[in-house]
Amino acid sequence: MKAGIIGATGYGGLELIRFLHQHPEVSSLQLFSSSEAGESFSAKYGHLQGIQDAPMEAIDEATIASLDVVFASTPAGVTSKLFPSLVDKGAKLIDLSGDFRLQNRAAYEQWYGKGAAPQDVLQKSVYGLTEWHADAVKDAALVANPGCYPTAVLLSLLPLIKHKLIDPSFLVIDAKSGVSGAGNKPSQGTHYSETNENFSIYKVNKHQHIPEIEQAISMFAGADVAITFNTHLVPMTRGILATSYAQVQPGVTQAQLVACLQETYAQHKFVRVVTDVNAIGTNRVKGSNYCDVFVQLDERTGRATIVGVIDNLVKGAAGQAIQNMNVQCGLDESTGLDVVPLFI
Ligand SMILES: NC(=O)C1=CN([C@@H]2O[C@H](COP(=O)(O)OP(=O)(O)OC[C@H]3O[C@@H](n4cnc5c(N)ncnc54)[C@H](OP(=O)(O)O)[C@@H]3O)[C@@H](O)[C@H]2O)C=CC1
Ligand SMILES: CC(=O)N[C@@H](CCC(=O)OP(=O)(O)O)C(=O)O
Repeated sequence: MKAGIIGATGYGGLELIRFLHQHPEVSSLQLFSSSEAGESFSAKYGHLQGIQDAPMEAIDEATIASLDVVFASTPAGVTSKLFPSLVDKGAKLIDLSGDFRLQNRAAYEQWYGKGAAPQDVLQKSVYGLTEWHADAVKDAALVANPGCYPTAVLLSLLPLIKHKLIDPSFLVIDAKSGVSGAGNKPSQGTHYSETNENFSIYKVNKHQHIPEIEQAISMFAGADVAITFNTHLVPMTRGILATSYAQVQPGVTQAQLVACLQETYAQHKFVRVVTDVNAIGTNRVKGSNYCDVFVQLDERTGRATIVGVIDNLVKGAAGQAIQNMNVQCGLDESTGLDVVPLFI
């Protein structure tokens, strides 16, 4: 397969390159850049010397359409303009940005503060939380890859909501991310001297992933759900740990909660149900496409603590995007993604 990446110079792009290079079905990889066309990729990123030396190319519709699969790892607002004329032109499209995740255009405009994608193209896009939407992804011309936080949150919560073990109407979600989640563009908020030895909360009650998580949960809850969701910056490079608090339905036991997660993910190798709290942490998934999930009922309060852990750049971005590509192309979903977590 001939693959291409738009936005390859960013962090998501770098992770796509890392995995696509060792993907057995990808025969060629073209990199497109809006700012550095003509420059050798390895001249910019020396760790890819001898691996990805070819010059980057300008973003050109005809070239992109001639490929089999194209990933866009660009900031919000780019693919809503770039993709509409490319859908159904040949290449399968996978967007890592938020542009095609929300079916409600007004919600996108409110939370992202940008113009939404055209309605007809939005309707053709499929939300690619792979473990939950593989049937739709396999026929999709355009996949909206989920956000990093929603991936960790939804993979841990959806089974318990679907099977009515927790009350979806009062969910409190407390999430923490490493700094690579903010991309490679330097900013005051991600400056070393301001993130090192610091732990901070940001975008309080205004995070753009709130409507994305609500959209997915509402589908399974059968009613519109409003969540409390907040995000924190941790002084580390990779990883997301999302902790949710939910009231369990009367009579629900710890054994039922664990069994629900285990049964849901029995056939899904990338979601691992962890039962030992000491075995849950960002270093257990670092560099890999795994999402580890954990649940513990507090019998005193009747509330469950539910945890999801991912590497934001892999299961939260490039890894899940390639998992979606595999499904779209009729391959085993784990093709090219079987890597062992880094741990240390
Ligand atoms: N970082 C993460 O953990 C995650 C990120 N995401 C989302 O994935 C997308 C990429 O994220 P990330 O790689 O971190 O971001 P980066 O900021 O690291 O990289 C984005 C890349 O997009 C390209 N770009 C910038 N502006 C434009 C433009 N106007 N037109 C075309 N290309 C442009 C740039 O490459 P060039 O100048 O070469 O064109 C840039 O390197 C974002 O939408 C992000 O929100 C989703 C999940 C997790
Ligand atoms: C640490 C950090 O800043 N993380 C980013 C994650 C953004 C992201 O994944 O972007 P989408 O909007 O495309 O989903 C944030 O919280 O906005």
